[in-house]
Amino acid sequence: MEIKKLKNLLFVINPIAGDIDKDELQEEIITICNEHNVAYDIYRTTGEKDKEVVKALLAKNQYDGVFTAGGDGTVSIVASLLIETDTPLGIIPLGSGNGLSKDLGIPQDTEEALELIHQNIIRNIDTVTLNGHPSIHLSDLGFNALVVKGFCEGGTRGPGAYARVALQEYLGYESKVYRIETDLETFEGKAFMVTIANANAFGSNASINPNGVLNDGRFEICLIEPFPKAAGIAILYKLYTDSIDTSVYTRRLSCKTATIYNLEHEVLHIDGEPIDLGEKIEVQMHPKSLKVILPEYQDDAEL
Ligand SMILES: Nc1ncnc2c1ncn2[C@@H]1O[C@H](COP(=O)(O)OP(=O)(O)OP(=O)(O)O)[C@@H](O)[C@H]1O
Repeated sequence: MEIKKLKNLLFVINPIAGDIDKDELQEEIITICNEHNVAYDIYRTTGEKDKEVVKALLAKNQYDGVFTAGGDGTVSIVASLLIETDTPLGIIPLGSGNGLSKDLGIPQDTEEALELIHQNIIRNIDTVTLNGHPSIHLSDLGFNALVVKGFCEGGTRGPGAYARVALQEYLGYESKVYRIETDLETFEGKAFMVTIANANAFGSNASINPNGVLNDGRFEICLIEPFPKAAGIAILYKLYTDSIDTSVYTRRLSCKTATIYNLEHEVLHIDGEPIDLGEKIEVQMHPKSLKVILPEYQDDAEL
């Protein structure tokens, strides 16, 4: 744990995230920074080349921290630029899903999250890479990845749109074959979905890896194995009640490295962004490689 007054901050605001107007938020950020003598820059994302713009701002300025105000997509862009640097990531959760912020115990209430600007602690969390591409939260292959892809390609946002795509895909979905070699064991067989989990729960609150710890130097590969369609409701219930590990259709491989052979070229997403990494996916743990800004009460909580 580190306590350091943050004196110069960058705020990356996604104006459309969560369909919430951000003008008032921007005013509040300015007021708080002025009250606490914090210098600041504000970048409002455009949806085009945001990563390049933030990267250039980071190269030009010596920030003590970067806060995102948006959803998981905005967090993922900024976090990927801060891995293995001394600059911590802060999150003001304002997306339609705010998965990482919930797993980190960051307040979901905006006013409380804004207090992190002047009252905070800094801790390190693990990240993983898939063929060199960083994943901070959850990545997966299979059913959920197909839904994420359909959701990203559709024009509408929000949990309703996600549920519609999931329902459309569910009845016709066939499990795919994977071979997974970890530093400890090997799995080969069919799976409905394969989640590479550094964290616990998706932004929707579905907890795929309830016992995952964000700073234990390990990640989990969480498999949902083929199940009769009628068992779907029970699995969904377990996902939303932190009890998926009790399902007979789940398997968990805890590891530090893994090679996943995506033998049927199933769709993949990394932290919500669909990506094609080919048949062989090398997953590597990077212990404590990202600094995060947390509420003071999270100083020794299990993350
Ligand atoms: N000004 C903008 N106009 C249109 N799209 C934008 C703009 N800024 C960012 N985006 C897009 O917003 C998406 C990221 O949104 P983000 O994840 O932060 O919020 P969300 O979708 O509401 O929440 P979540 O991902 O948690 O569901 C990216 O696809 C990005 O390209």
